[in-house]
Amino acid sequence: MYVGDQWKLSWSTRAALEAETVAATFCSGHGRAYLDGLVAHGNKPVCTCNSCFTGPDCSQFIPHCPATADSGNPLFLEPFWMQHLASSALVVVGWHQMAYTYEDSTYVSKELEKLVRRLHETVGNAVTENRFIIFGAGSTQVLNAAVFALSPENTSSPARVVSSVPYYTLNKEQTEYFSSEKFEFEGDAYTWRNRSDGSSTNVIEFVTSPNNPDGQLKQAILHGLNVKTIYDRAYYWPHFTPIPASADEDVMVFTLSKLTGHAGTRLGWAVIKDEALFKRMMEHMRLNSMGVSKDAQLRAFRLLKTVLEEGTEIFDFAYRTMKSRWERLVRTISLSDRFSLPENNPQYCTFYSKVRQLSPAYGWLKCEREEDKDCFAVLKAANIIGREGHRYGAEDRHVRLSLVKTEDDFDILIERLNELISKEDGVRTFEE
Ligand SMILES: Cc1ncc(COP(=O)(O)O)c(C=O)c1O
Repeated sequence: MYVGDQWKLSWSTRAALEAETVAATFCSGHGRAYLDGLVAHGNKPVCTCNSCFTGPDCSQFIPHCPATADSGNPLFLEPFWMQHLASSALVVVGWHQMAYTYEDSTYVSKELEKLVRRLHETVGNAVTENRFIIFGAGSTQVLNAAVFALSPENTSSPARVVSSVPYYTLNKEQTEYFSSEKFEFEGDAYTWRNRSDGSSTNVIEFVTSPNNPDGQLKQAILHGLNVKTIYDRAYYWPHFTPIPASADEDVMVFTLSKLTGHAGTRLGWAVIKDEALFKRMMEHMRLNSMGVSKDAQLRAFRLLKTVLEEGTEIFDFAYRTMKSRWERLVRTISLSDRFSLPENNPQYCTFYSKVRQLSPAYGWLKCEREEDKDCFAVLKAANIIGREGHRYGAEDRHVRLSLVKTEDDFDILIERLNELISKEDGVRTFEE
């Protein structure tokens, strides 16, 4: 309301006060308070602590606690948003966007769509001109919509869904769960390439590039008239990889989760060339969930606006963080004869105009000793929890270690790895 010629806050005061109280809550740098905590606990902010920390203000370290390097929770970006409180804050009125659809009867916010296009243009990681954009509840829903939409209709022979090993776990899990007359999971794309009936069957290949779990810029294995390819570009941001060129594939899938770190917002999108495919994916969204949360789209809009307003800041922060973590992991593993990491060949990055290495989201660790067939167990005995290789279609000689969690999680991981490696015979040493 106006007081004189000045606008004074009225109804938003309580909401703003609550948001600021929560953000100012001191959790010793090892936790944070959330707004839902404030509401649930009688208006008192409550710290949610990082793993290995406890106490009302998260100041107590829990000795001998395990290093949990399993999940891909991208909390490495939390400090960036803690430094950008004002530009990322959002106050929403109770009657905000109550309808299912937007004014144009679609489930897609045109304003968010414009921002997504601008973002890709700024980063130079994907061509969006004359392309269609669709949103989903995380890229998880978008990937599933793409499989449904690319599968042939009215056929007795389902499309075979493949991906080259090591592949992203959910490609298999999700395809098997939703498996139907339309599609079924077939496993490793390399194996399919050598099949004699390969050229006459409809095939859908997932290409995750950069790949989860090994960070490599993967290429499609299968080509041909009956082959459809879904490029999962979740990690195709300067945080994790050089950007050699603007990707221009028929179906490219992205997510807010690995870009801004807001995995909990559940917002992903696909950039699609073909209008008929776009319409089929839209129909899938209608039948699957009646569209995408408008609250999630609004939140994504505010966050992406901040990203664009701040120039290259988020990319610089994320690249610096991931590069430093990768280098610390490489230094630690280089002291050992028992473990190894994949090669990391430098490439030219058009975003930074320089040659650079991958700064991957995960360490794809290999146990090199003949007897260490179960690498997960080797690490677990040393109080390190990773993810077993078989979950990526690979041997259990491999374990995926997540590098995208909090700085505390990463520090504890390095500490536990150092403890383990220091027990090896004749190990070299260095000071971390
Ligand atoms: C390669 C890849 N694609 C998709 C996803 C799912 O992301 P979202 O949070 O967008 O559903 C992940 C999450 O870890 C991922 O690693």
